Amino acid sequence: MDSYDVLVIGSGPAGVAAALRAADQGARTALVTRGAFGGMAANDGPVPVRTLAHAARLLREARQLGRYGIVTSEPVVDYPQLLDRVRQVVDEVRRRSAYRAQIDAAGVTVRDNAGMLRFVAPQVVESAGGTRLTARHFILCTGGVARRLAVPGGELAATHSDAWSLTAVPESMLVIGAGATGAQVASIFHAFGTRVQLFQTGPRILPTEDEAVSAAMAQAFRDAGIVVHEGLGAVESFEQAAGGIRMRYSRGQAHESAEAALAVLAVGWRADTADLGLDAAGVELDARGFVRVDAQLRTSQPHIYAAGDVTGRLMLVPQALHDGFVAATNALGGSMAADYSVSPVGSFTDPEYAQVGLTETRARAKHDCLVTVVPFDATTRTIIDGRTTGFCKLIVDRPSGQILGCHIVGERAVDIVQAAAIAMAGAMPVDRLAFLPISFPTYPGVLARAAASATRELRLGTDARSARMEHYPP
Ligand SMILES: Cc1cc2nc3c(=O)[nH]c(=O)nc-3n(C[C@H](O)[C@H](O)[C@H](O)COP(=O)(O)OP(=O)(O)OC[C@H]3O[C@@H](n4cnc5c(N)ncnc54)[C@H](O)[C@@H]3O)c2cc1C
Ligand SMILES: NC(=O)c1ccc[n+]([C@@H]2O[C@H](COP(=O)([O-])OP(=O)(O)OC[C@H]3O[C@@H](n4cnc5c(N)ncnc54)[C@H](O)[C@@H]3O)[C@@H](O)[C@H]2O)c1
Repeated sequence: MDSYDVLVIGSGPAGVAAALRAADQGARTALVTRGAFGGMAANDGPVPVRTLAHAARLLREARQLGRYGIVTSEPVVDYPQLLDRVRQVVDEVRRRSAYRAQIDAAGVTVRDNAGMLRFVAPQVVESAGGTRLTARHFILCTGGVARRLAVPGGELAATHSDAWSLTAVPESMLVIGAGATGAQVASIFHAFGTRVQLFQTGPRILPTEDEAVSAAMAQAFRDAGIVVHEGLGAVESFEQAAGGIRMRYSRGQAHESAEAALAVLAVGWRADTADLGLDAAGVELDARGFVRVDAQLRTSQPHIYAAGDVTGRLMLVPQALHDGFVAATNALGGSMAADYSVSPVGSFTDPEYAQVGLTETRARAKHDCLVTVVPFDATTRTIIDGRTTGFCKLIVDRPSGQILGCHIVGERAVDIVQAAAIAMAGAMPVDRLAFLPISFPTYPGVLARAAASATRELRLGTDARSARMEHYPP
């Protein structure tokens, strides 16, 4: 039986960061994963979905050509060819940028495509083929899987992963769940020409975003032709229909139905622990079924740590990388706490949306704050590019001038919000941000403009300078 200091299970971002950190500390480390190196992040989630989103972006850029005097015919999506490109990208990311070279150079033993690993004792795991491995410390980085709905016919509904086996763009689609995944699937396939209906329980799509972001995104989707159903009651069933699939659902007291070629579930993410043998390991789950960890990412078993989506905290790649680093540091005697205090979040829809920090509602509940909103039709670059839909909302603590939150809808929102996140992480007061000479004309100009407005209103810095910044922003 092979024996290691640290055995990392799962090779998504959490697993690769954990393995690299463990090996960097001199530990004899193995990284064992069920499928391909890179995990869901590289093979099924952000990388391939972002590639589809890039194709959607190219289409919307192409549709602007006539406006700029460039004459072409209407672009058409060749879906099989697009999937070829997705596969190329996934392959290249796996080879070049998913830390593979560093992992190998650090001397980590990598076993990919090893099948499901499961604990047979607290210090022993067994692969599907019967190979047993033992280690002093384990780090669980097994991620999650799409939640399904336990309703009659629920198995007829697809998930985002089924996009990779489609042979053509579906004529019509029901997307159930309007969080980050559902909004992205709806936006991408709408751009490809699918007639999309998007269904969300509760009053608004993107319920974890600022309310103004949810409202603006719902409006933009509707303006584009996506049918947005908010206030869905419960999905009752799915059944086969002549044109594909029929979903029956409730809304208030009413029972309604909708049909499309395909129904895609995007109703959340659950931990992938079912076959991991956590009982044999003595590892406890929390009430939601995720692995319970403390601030240092230690599970209920002192020699087993967990990192990334399997812990059910912030389910994003940068946080998974951070978790992996923290878990491996602590497994080998460190005492770092996982820190998500500044965590930008965003998604590659049309238009994009992004956030960092507190929403306006949460900020107002605790702070005396100033909120400035700059519309995208009031800055130079957005006008040049014909991308005037959206806004940048900046929330500032009045007494200290500290930035509490930033919420953006519009072109390049995800990129712009990174600048706000860096300012927040560096505790940069809003007037310092306003006085940074951000290049002209760029998309972050909208953030600079919001910062200048807030600075002027709070009478921070010199009036003359802040007024200049507001009137002549990038
Ligand atoms: C459609 C979609 C789009 C997304 N887009 C973004 C985005 O744009 N930006 C962003 O930051 N985040 C995005 N996310 C979230 C992001 O993908 C996850 O937060 C991230 O992948 C979590 O990394 P992880 O290492 O915890 O797990 P994963 O990436 O899920 O990797 C887990 C690995 O463990 C393996 N495994 C599981 N069980 C076992 C076992 N028993 N034995 C051996 N191996 C096992 C799995 O096969 C897999 O390789 C997206 C998610 C989805 C679903
Ligand atoms: N940054 C990105 O681009 C990106 C993209 C995809 C996923 N992710 C991350 O992955 C994780 C999972 O995202 P997700 O969107 O899959 O899940 P989620 O839990 O964030 O969203 C699921 C949505 O479905 C709704 N819902 C739940 N049950 C429903 C039902 N029966 N009918 C209709 N609506 C229902 C929920 O209210 C919620 O809005 C999140 O942490 C997310 O941040 C990020």
